[in-house]
Amino acid sequence: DDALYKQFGEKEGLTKIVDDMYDNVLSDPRTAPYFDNAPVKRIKQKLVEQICVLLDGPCVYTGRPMRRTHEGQNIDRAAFNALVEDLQAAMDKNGVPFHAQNKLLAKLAPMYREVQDRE
Ligand code: HEM
Repeated sequence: DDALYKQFGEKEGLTKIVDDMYDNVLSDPRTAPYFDNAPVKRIKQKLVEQICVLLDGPCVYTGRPMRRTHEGQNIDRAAFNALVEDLQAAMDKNGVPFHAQNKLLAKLAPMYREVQDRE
């Protein structure tokens, strides 16, 4: 069911959370350099779709595969953890219940395997 999606405020709430997350990511010295020249508007749209799917919301992900999108970017554990912290701050700011936050984080954690790339 879509109870979790509802706890994120559905499409409107999720869009606000992703906007706030990217404000954090772009002002965080640990993550900002990765996004020089990146198409932030597109990334935000695709990320809303993807998180919506993870929350069992009524969405379809239309972006590129995670591994291909992130390969060659030197994303390591520190960068990944920093981005997750920036997401947590955005969820806090928007009043997402702690229990609901943890459910999303548990689904994102295994995605490290697909975005990490030290080559
Ligand atoms: C679970 C964690 C992550 C998820 C779910 C995620 C998701 C996404 C999505 C959906 C896109 C857009 C794909 C498309 O254009 O079709 C994207 C692009 C991108 N992501 Fe991530 N990402 C994650 C972690 C990270 C991390 C840790 C970094 C760096 C600190 C990062 C940097 C980027 C950059 C720079 C792009 C733009 C690539 C390009 O278009 O050239 N991502 N990500």
